[in-house]
Amino acid sequence: MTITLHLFRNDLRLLDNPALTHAAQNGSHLIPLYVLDERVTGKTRFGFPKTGPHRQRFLRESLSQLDKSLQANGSGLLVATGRPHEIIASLCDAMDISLVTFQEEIAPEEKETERAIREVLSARGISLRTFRSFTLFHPDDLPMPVSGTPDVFTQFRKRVEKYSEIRPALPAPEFPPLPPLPESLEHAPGTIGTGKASLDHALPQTYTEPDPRAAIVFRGGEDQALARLDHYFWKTDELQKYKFKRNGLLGPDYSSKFSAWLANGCLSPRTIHDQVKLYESERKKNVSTYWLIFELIWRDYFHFIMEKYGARLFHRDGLSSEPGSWSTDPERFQKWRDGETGIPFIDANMRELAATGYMSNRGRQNVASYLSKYLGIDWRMGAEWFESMLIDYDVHSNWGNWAYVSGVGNDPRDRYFHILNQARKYDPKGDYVRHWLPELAGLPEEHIHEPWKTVHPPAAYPGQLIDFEQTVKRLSGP
Ligand SMILES: Cc1cc2nc3c(=O)[nH]c(=O)nc-3n(C[C@H](O)[C@H](O)[C@H](O)COP(=O)(O)OP(=O)(O)OC[C@H]3O[C@@H](n4cnc5c(N)ncnc54)[C@H](O)[C@@H]3O)c2cc1C
Repeated sequence: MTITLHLFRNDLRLLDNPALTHAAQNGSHLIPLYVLDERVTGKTRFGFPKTGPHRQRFLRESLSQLDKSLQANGSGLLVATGRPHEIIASLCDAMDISLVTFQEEIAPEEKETERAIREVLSARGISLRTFRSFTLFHPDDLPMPVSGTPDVFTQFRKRVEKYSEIRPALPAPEFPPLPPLPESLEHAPGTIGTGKASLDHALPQTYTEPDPRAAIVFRGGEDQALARLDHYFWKTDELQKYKFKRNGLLGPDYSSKFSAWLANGCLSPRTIHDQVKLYESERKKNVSTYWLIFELIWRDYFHFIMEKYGARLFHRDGLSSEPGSWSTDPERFQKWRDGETGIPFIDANMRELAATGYMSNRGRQNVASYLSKYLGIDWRMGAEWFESMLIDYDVHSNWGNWAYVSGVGNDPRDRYFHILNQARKYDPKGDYVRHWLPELAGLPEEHIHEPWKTVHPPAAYPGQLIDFEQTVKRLSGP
């Protein structure tokens, strides 16, 4: 009997999962393990729960679905809470495990987890195989070492588009069934067990159901991810319009909404890529089909930039060589967080985030610019609030984008967003604002983004936290 163990991390899927496939092919018995560690229970530096209610629900659904898929293949998910290396150590001491596999990740905390697992395994002479499967481009296929990733996105994109190939997605492992779980696993030391009751114990359902005003109800799990892809590509042909709708704010189909499934690995970017290619050959190839891949290259870019710079991306000055001056004013931060700044476009977006765990890309850029540039508040407070609230939180994309918009990341230009111009352009009639701020529903179109200009501003809505025009003057300089 050869027992192998696959540790699930942000790869909660069977399709295109090389680490799982390798473990399954090399053992007569397989332990698929998920460990809930501090990501779920801990607090961020500024004291927010690391995983807020929206992502908790999504994670729980993703794990339930993974467990079901594993069971359908003759296996099941072993669940534990604690530190992954400690759980793996006690499993290895209790059972004759010959090989451990997992998806390699690159952010500092994840690297630390890996280092501890390596130590545990090497002390016991147990083999480890890790695989890189989070990005579109495999790091070995980049035309430069990761440490040489250009600091300007366009340079990175042009080089990978010219010199690198995207590997095809792996099929789901050719079982069924998967190698069975070893007997007596229910009593495995340090673990809770398999099945729904174990998940209930590890992640009790304390969260609420999705808000009905949400653009889309994200449901965790690989099947849900593939159903979304089928909807967006094949059932509705929305993919053909992506480039022209992607800056939308309302409704399920202005953008792909793949982010949440990508973030926890229910869906792989290479599966999306394969499907785009198939769509292009069977239905239509246009600038929109290309643009979805373009955006996935952004995702890769922030991943490799984090690998290149590591913990620097979490520092106040980010990648900048000049020390910035930032405020941590708790009252102003609270107003931003609660959608009480008096700028409807900012407040609508912040209320959407709090209610649903999602915000459009356009919204994210604007609220980040408002916090860091207009209010001068430490951008990391905003990044941590997003970390807590986002259903699609991805450490690389979140911190990379926040640093970028705040002027301490990879943007060669130090820009700010003119929030009112953005609001007028992307929400010309104010429908989005009215959707999230019903107290402004009665305002006419010309005042919906500037309620302070009406003779009788709605009493239920706050006045401006800072004077908008004055701040724009300051930001645009002499
Ligand atoms: C301040 C800020 C914080 C962000 N935090 C996150 C985060 O934690 N997790 C996350 O997945 N995205 C983050 N983004 C990027 C982007 O806003 C979301 O990926 C996108 O809004 C998700 O919706 P979608 O899947 O419909 O995107 P689509 O427009 O359909 O894009 C398709 C995919 O491309 C990728 N993508 C698109 N834009 C970006 C981008 N700017 N950076 C990196 N990848 C991108 C995503 O994987 C996305 O799912 C952030 C952006 C900003 C400005």
